[in-house]
Amino acid sequence: MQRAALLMSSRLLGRLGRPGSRNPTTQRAVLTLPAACQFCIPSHARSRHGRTQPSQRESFAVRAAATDQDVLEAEGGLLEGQGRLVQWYPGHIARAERRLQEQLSQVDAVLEVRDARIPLSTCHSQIAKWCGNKPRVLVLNRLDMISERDKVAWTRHFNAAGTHVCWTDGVSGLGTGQVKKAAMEASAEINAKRKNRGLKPRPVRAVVIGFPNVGKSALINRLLNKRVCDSAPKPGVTRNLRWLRLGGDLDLLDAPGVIPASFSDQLAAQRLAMCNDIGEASYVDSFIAAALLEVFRELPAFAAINERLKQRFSTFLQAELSGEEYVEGLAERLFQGDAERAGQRILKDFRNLALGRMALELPERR
Ligand SMILES: Nc1nc2c(ncn2[C@@H]2O[C@H](COP(=O)(O)OP(=O)(O)OP(=O)(O)O)[C@@H](O)[C@H]2O)c(=O)[nH]1
Repeated sequence: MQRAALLMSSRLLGRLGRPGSRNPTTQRAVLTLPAACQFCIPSHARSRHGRTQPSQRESFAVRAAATDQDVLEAEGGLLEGQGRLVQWYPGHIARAERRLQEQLSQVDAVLEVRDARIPLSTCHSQIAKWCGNKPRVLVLNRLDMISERDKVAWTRHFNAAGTHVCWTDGVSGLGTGQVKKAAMEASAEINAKRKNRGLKPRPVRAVVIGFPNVGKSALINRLLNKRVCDSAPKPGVTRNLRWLRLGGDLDLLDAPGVIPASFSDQLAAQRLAMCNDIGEASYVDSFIAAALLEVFRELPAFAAINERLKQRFSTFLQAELSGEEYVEGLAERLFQGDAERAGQRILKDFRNLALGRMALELPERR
């Protein structure tokens, strides 16, 4: 990833602008966001209540960078671009976050869902703070979208950090039984305490929380074995919080996707865009596609991915060609010079697995 980071700085970021700045072409906001993983914080770095120490919090803190103006605008949730307002921190998310925090006091356990392709970039810096010392279950969804090798690498990584991971496929339902079991186990002491006090057991209450489009609703539908939540291939479908009962022993709180109010890690923000985990109004497809191509170069499976690029677009991503040049070349050949359409095609192929199953983040390559 380091080479990608360098290339990004020298090539793409040159055009995208620095974190917190504007894309010079579109004047859209450049997204940035944190990419550290709270589940990987060594236990000695946590306080008794599961919160991180100030120095750790500092490094995970969500920060808008660059200009004060952007920070101000970001906190207002709106950025101006191309003569109109581009919403990247939509009002419904701000509202939902407030309601979510109100509801959290009633919750026994937290099911934190992340995208298995980008387990670090879909780590929300505030979740640990909101949830305090409530038991948390880490769910890595979209298992079908990564390779077995990626899964093994991440499992080893999380195991080393003492974190048990539930792997799920929200479409086929694979792994959802394990999630239910983990939630029940994590909250078992709730009913043990009630029993000690002579109270009747009650259903365990768990909230399902995570970035937009990571598959929370699909997972809930699978846990309930019926379609109770709207689930669609775009971020921001779930808009309201609601409680759902799972067979009498587990209540689930379905929450809209949450995103930080401001961002600090440019590469992580781009990965969210690559994986469609953030509203498409927030980014420019051609730039994100070019960035994706640079990420491909750093992956162990690059040779196989490059073969697929050749099959799909008749050209290899050669060493001397930047991602941006590849997109531009594709635009010339197939899309009458329209780089946006070329970018959309590459992103679509990646998201539909036409370029293969892969995680964009690997533990040893951050
Ligand atoms: N391939 C694959 N697709 C999935 C998986 N889980 C969910 N999806 C699809 O991804 C899209 C988004 O899933 P949702 O369940 O709506 O995501 P969400 O996290 O609830 O999204 P928000 O409502 O934006 O918070 C849907 O089209 C799902 O069918 C998965 O494990 N694998």
